[in-house]
Amino acid sequence: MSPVAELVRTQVDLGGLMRVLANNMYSTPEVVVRELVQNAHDSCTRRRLEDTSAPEARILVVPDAAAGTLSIVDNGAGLTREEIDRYLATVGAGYTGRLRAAGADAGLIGQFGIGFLSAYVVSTRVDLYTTSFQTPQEGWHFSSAGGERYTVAPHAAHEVGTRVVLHLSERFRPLCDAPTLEALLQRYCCLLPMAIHVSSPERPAINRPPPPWRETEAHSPLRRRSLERAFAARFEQRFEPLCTLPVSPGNGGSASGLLWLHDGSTYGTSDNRNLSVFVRGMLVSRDARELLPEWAGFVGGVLEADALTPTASREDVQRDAAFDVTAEQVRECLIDGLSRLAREDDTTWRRLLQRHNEALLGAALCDERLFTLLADALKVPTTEGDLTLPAVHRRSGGRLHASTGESGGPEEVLCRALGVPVVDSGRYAALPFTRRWAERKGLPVLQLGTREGNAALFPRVQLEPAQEERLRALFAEDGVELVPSRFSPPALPLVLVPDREAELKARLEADAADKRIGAAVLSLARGFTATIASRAQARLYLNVDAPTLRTLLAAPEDRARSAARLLSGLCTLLSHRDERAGAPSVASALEGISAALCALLPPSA
Ligand SMILES: Nc1ncnc2c1ncn2[C@@H]1O[C@H](COP(=O)(O)OP(=O)(O)OP(=O)(O)O)[C@@H](O)[C@H]1O
Repeated sequence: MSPVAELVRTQVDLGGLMRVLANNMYSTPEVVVRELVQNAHDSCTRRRLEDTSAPEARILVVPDAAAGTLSIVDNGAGLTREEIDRYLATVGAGYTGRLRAAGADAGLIGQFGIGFLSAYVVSTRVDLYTTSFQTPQEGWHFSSAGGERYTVAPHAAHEVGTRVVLHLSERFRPLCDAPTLEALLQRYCCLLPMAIHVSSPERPAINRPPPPWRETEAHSPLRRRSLERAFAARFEQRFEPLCTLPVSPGNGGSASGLLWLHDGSTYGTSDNRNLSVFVRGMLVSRDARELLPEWAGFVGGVLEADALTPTASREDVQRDAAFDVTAEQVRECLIDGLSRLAREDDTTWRRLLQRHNEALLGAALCDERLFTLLADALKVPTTEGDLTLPAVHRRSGGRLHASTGESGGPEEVLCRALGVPVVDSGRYAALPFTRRWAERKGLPVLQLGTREGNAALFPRVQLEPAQEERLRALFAEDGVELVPSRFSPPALPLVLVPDREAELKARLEADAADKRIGAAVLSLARGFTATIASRAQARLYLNVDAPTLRTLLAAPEDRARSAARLLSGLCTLLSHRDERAGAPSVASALEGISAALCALLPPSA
């Protein structure tokens, strides 16, 4: 018979647990202000639910620099003697959580029963004076240093509600500096619907006016925009807001809020997304950037999203299904907002394109609607400067040209000579954006430097065999394939274009490459270059439309030979790039040119 397992109750080291919860739960002890204001808020909400004679809710935060205390006073439900033990002094339990579990919502915020512990992080002692609406003739004084033990003593009954007094430890004295405190409350509690006053109820509430999306007053569009801008400026630390775009419930999501576009230039890969998320009026995260699309590096915002679930520390939200729905909603609102901007506010739209052109190239590739919106408006970098694709198309004779990424090849020089813009493929998103645009228009994109690209740029023409033979006799050179062709401008008789793949093969086969590249990579690369069998190092495209070439073909043998040498030499000089393996050397080109000139000029008398 196997021995019976013993069932043992797990022990809790309360002191250790309290220390971990109090000291390691939050990334900054400043959140204590949020936690205690939230308790005051929930207590007022509870009273509104349970006490038919509840007065208007009031929350007052009083810093006392001389005494080194911070008090949070509410006229909420208060606590009975028994509730102090059951809820306030029991870690992990709270009346608020119970109310929410019983179905009461009404904007209650607390749920975990641990927030009060944050008070011990910043205080040497915490005093709480309370009178419950259930026992208005009783008053209780709870007191604890550190939270592990506490005392409760009767106290003179006062107005129903609670006053929490934090005796701040030396390090946290700045919390009782009124401006510091107001700034903290502004940050954490500015969306809380109940008015919060600092120092005196006579002073204006710190959380007024309400956020623009909760404005009930009808404003002119201009006034509304200026209210939204002012609100955005309070949250955006780094950039001026260029314009604002509202987030409204829809597309399955229930969040409300405001997005804004930064008025500072971005590169394609800059990620300056920032999004503050409020749940039930309390700031939960100042950087929930994942709720914004990845391409929105130039967007900031504030979101009020009660469907999101805060983590226990309330410094972030859970990545759950509601999170995905909210992200989708935000994306839709952003795209709708951008479309509206394009339609209704030309000046701002142009400014947006100017500021974030590169980032928008990437954005357009991520969303079809954005692509449609931006296709003709964004600029791509080309050899003729930054141009929109319709402008590139107009100047390119019905097709688009793109570089290989490394600039300066002879094909590119040819395009420059023709004034044809070549899209710089090496720049962020330029090539995929151009391809997508061309695909939509059913246009080809010729990528210079590839075999297909060059075949289209220099179409091969069939010549009489005799003519072809003549050209060969004049221009043939080892490793250079001759291609009779027809291209513009006619003033250009020939172009020497290296074969990039053959170049790669030569480079990999060079001894120097072996030393730089790892063995495994080299053998993989060799596997590929083995397929580039005995390809010519370069192609010499001969322009049969060029008058020079026609004259050359008709010239007497010896003169034609000299002229051809001269032309080949010049052509080599024009196309020469030092790193190119197998290309005729500059020295031999120069030699050829001088020999040809000598032969062409009449001998001196
Ligand atoms: N100002 C207050 N007035 C009345 N009751 C309070 C007050 N502060 C705290 N309590 C009681 O103490 C309980 C525990 O508070 P605590 O802040 O630890 O957690 P919570 O607010 O319930 O949940 P959470 O940890 O999610 O904030 C509350 O649920 C409430 O019953």
